[in-house]
Amino acid sequence: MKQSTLEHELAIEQAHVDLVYARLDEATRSAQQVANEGAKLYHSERDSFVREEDGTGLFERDVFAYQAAKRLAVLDAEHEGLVFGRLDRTDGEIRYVGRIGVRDAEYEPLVIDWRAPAAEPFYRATPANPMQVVRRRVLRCSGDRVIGIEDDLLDDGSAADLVVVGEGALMAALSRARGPQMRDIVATIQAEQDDAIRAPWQGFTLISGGPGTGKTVVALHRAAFLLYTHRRRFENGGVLVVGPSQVFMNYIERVLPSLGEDAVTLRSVGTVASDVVDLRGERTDDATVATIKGSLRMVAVLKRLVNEPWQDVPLELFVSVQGHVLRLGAGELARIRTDVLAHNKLNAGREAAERALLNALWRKRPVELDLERDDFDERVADTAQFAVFANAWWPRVSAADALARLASPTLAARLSEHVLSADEAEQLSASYRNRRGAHDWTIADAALLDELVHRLGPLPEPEEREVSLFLDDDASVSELVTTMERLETKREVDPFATPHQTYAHILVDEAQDITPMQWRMLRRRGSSASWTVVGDPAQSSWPDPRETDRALRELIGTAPVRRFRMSTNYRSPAEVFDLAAKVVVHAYPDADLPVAVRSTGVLPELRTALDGDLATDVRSGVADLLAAVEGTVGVVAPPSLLASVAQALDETGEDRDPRVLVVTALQAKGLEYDGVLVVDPDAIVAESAGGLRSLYVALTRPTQRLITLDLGRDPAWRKNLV
Ligand SMILES: Nc1ncnc2c1ncn2[C@@H]1O[C@H](COP(=O)(O)OP(=O)(O)OP(=O)(O)O)[C@@H](O)[C@H]1O
Repeated sequence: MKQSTLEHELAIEQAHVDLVYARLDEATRSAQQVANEGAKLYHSERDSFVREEDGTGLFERDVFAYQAAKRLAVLDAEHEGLVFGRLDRTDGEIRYVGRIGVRDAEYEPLVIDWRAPAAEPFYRATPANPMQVVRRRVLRCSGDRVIGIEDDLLDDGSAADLVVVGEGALMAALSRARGPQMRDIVATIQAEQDDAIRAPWQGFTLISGGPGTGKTVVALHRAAFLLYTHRRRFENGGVLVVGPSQVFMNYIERVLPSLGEDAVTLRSVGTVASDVVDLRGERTDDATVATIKGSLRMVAVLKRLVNEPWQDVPLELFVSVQGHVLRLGAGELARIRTDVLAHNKLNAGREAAERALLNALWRKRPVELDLERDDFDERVADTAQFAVFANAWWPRVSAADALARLASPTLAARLSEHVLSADEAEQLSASYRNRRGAHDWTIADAALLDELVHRLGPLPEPEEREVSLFLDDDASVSELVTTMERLETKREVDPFATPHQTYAHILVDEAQDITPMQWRMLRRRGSSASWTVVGDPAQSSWPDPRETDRALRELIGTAPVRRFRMSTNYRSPAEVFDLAAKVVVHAYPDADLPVAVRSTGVLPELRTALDGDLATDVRSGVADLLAAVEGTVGVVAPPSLLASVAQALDETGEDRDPRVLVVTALQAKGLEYDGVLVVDPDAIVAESAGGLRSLYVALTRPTQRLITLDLGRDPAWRKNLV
């Protein structure tokens, strides 16, 4: 390829890109003018029909371009090129494809939005089915500068004098070094991915496929597609994207803004419930406890916890009315409690509980008591005995306070009877005793807290929570607020209102790791949502992938389901993936193994730290990877070695290279690094509930190079390689 030909082609494309940016500038200016002069146009000359027409005309002509200009502001902040594709068609028409659509002043398209039907051939045309496309050209832009061109010729017969430049956009994109954040793939979406992206919005869209097949990136492009095609539905109703961890959310957070979309809520699964509970950390439980907390068996335990009377609950109620003492005993109180809870959530049931107590006391009044029902209620409710009793017997309870009660080993054992084993109950309880503060919840706790909010009902607004029995803090002035007054001033509570934020579409990534309890939490946020669910059971960290599969099937119920399978691994070179695949088929013979699209000719290196000097071997492994790749290096270690591996890299006296990250296999979920060092694979297997499947996750993270580092002479995982 002569340099001058490339330069010539770049100049042609630059001229078009310049035209697009000039049009957007112009639209922004005239839109500002409309805003500035709007008052004059529409108000001062209200009676002038002609002026009003002028104003409307000006606005309508530019509104399309103005909207595009507004979205360009988001793209500018992301430094992404607006135009990235060109189609030359058999009929001579040229179409440019971009992140957003732009029309000129005559409504002629200068760029078509990649999500519009007219852009479909850009992704779907193949030499076998060229869809009237002769040449597909991918433009690499940096902001408004065209810096590269990659062409595919789809229809040789009609190519005539079209120039073809570059080696193919996909391979060029895949060989580029990875940065700390995921990039969009809008210029190189492949046909099978495009099918899933453009699938109808209704029901459940299930996207499966092995590691590196683009499931995450496809799902994110689908969110952008849904917002484009049904903007009113999804922008108003909200789109929620759920991923496994905060690190993962940070990794993917740029993709949607780079597609011009910023109206999507991104949440890690540990913070989905932050709309109803105060969640500040993202601690993980050890594998056994996480398994207990994620299991559906916890529903029964939490149900019992909600019905369990609060500590020191009074066993009897005595009230005196006109010198008569009325009493309700433990049995009667328990019956009332069960009855009220059958129709009310605890936190919303206080009023009903007090009424039920009054009813029961009324039935017990002596015949000689000379009071009408209303007077009776008022007198009883006004007694300090009744008010103090009601507060102690039916307190409003926060989900956090309720869950923290499981720290008591005896209570945990009693509430788990016939549901968890004695050992499981003790491990569960210990996890709450070992918390480091009131807000120290784990990712698995978030779903349990959410379940409790659902069962207890939300607490009243904070100012109500602080209503004290006494108006004055000074105990010597015991001015009572009567129960009746309290009930009268109580805010109307809609018993059916849901405290959860709900969404019109929920997109769940790494769905194979969503525990049954977490599915329940997600479902509360999408009672009438459509769903995109993305996952790979072979990468599950859950001991029994079938249990979470069952939970998903229950969620789907009878809703329509569409399935898409991604078959090509775009991340790892064939040499790396072959090794990882051998490991996983031992643990999971049904694993869906994709075909790696690239090969580097470099085999993974299997090293052994023979003298037990972990630190030196970790440092040299990382140094070798840093020298071999341009982008990031991930060190994947078992949880028990994480701190010592990080220390080994930090104690060299020099600052750690910012390209290097140290993570567990769980934290590496969904992420990728150019070079990966997997430390002590056997321990990764032993310390995760997913076993070999977790090692498979670690081994499938590299985009270029893989080194493994065993600590013993006879590593068990390598037996799977023969
Ligand atoms: N059509 C494409 N063009 C360019 N890059 C692509 C394409 N499809 C996928 N990729 C790249 O392949 C890599 C893997 O994609 P992604 O993380 O979405 O895969 P995944 O299936 O979610 O993987 P995992 O199951 O391991 O989480 C990413 O770097 C992504 O940008």
